[in-house]
Amino acid sequence: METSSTPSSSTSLASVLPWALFTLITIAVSRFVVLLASSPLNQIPNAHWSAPFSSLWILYIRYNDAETETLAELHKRLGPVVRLGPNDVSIDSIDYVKTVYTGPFNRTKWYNIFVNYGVHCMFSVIPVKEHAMRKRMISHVYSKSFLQTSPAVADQARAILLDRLVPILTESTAADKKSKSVEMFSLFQATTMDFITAHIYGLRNSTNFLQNPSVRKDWFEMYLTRFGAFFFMQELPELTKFVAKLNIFPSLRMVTDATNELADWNRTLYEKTAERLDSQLDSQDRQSAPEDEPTVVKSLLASIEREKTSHGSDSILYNTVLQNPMVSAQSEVYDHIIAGQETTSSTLTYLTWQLSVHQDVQDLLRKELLQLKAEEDSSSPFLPDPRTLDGLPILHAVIVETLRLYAPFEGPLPRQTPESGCQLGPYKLPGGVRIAALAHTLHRDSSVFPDPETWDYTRWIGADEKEKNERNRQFWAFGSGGRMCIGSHFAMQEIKSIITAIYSRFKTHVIDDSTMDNDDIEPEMEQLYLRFEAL
Ligand code: HEM
Repeated sequence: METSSTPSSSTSLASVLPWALFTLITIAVSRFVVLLASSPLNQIPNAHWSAPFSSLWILYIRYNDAETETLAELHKRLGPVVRLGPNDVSIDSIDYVKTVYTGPFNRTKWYNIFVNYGVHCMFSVIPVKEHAMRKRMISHVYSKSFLQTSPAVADQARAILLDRLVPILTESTAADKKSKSVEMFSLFQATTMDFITAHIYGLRNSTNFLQNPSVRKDWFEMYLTRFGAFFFMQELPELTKFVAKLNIFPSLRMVTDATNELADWNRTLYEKTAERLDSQLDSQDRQSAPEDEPTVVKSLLASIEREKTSHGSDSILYNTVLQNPMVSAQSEVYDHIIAGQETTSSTLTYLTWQLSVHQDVQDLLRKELLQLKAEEDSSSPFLPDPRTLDGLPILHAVIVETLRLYAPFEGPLPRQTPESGCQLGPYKLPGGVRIAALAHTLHRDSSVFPDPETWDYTRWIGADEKEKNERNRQFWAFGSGGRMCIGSHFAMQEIKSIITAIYSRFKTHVIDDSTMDNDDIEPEMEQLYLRFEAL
């Protein structure tokens, strides 16, 4: 029997092979071309000539941290829907925002950077029902009515503002420190960290970053270490995981180390709180000062226990939260700390900057605050009730205008079209398309916000009702729909208290704002030096 090829059969194989290869390539290319030509996204204007068949261009833009300004320019030129890649679309229209963010459009794995200790929290979890249940478990302690009436929240604010922040600012005005300026981003980062950790863990077990600048500096350095890796973790997660496993890049090792250290830091705060709650239960000693109440942890653990008792293994949270209550709670509250402090401190920095640049607005705001002080016949240090502060129009307007122009989450917030697809105006999109809107462009729509690059608080109080409603509808600093920010009321109340504590006692003047007009709203860029003058 002949087992080897004869010269004639190998010749024929050699002559057939190139043809087979050619046919295969032709089939693959024509299939690619047919797919390209038949994609429903073809109707949408392309951001770049390569967008229909490659994501390389948009990845390059994202890598260079240039997505926000690039999208702003593209939407101006190409309209409210723009194709960024084969399966990637950007929108800039409040009606389309409504369709996407209040409809059945899930978050994507892009949010996995918010997974802590290897388990999901509300921010990162994808399924809609599971998310809604997690949110219900804690939304009460972040509601406006709860925050405005909670004795714990009120006492924590008094302790942080009157015992820590105001003395630091007063000291900076001392005669021998006349020329001394205060770096505001770092100060606000400390203030907001103290606020959010006090709400979560109670004052006794929370941070005291305001009075410990070196501790906060170390924390912040660790936090910033992670920033450089976000692009890779969000846009190329599988590759990043693989490369991290190889353990050959020192910068990735640093990111992993910083992530672990920050996670340990939070675990320590959590464990101290849990221990205290246990010992209170054991000793039947439920009495503690209101400010030491660990409101969020206590409420979350109680909700988990209730869900366990009422639904047990039938609960949709059984395999996740109920099986791992402690680590789930740690992951959840850690996320609130991260989501809550940088956003709020950035807003406060931009707001005090604008108030220092616009001394006339600062004077008007102060007048509004001092009017309240004059009406109060209290001998205790001035810090009005949050409900009273909530009714002050100028205070509210300056904050909202700052959130409009300097939205901390100004970039795209990605979602995925549902399996059944969706209709956006003239465009029919299939399922599985990445789609996102961004506050930056919505907040610069000149038909709603005339002269949009100008910080002008009067657009929130001077306008007629119709204009005001339109502006409120377009305001997207906290997002919208089921995934809207859970901490929006906390942030607003906190910012109002901090601004009141400052501007009812001091005038502020710019000493150095050279990095502030940088378009990039990122913590490492924001450095603002102000001088405080006591009233
Ligand atoms: C000025 C301050 C703040 C701004 C501008 C802000 C902005 C936002 C935005 C835009 C989202 C929606 C993200 C998306 O749709 O993908 C969000 C979600 C969230 N924020 Fe905030 N935030 C602020 C303060 C806070 C605070 C103080 C907390 C503390 C609890 C917090 C916790 C969260 C959480 C847990 C989510 C996820 C909500 C969910 O998935 O349902 N934020 N925030």
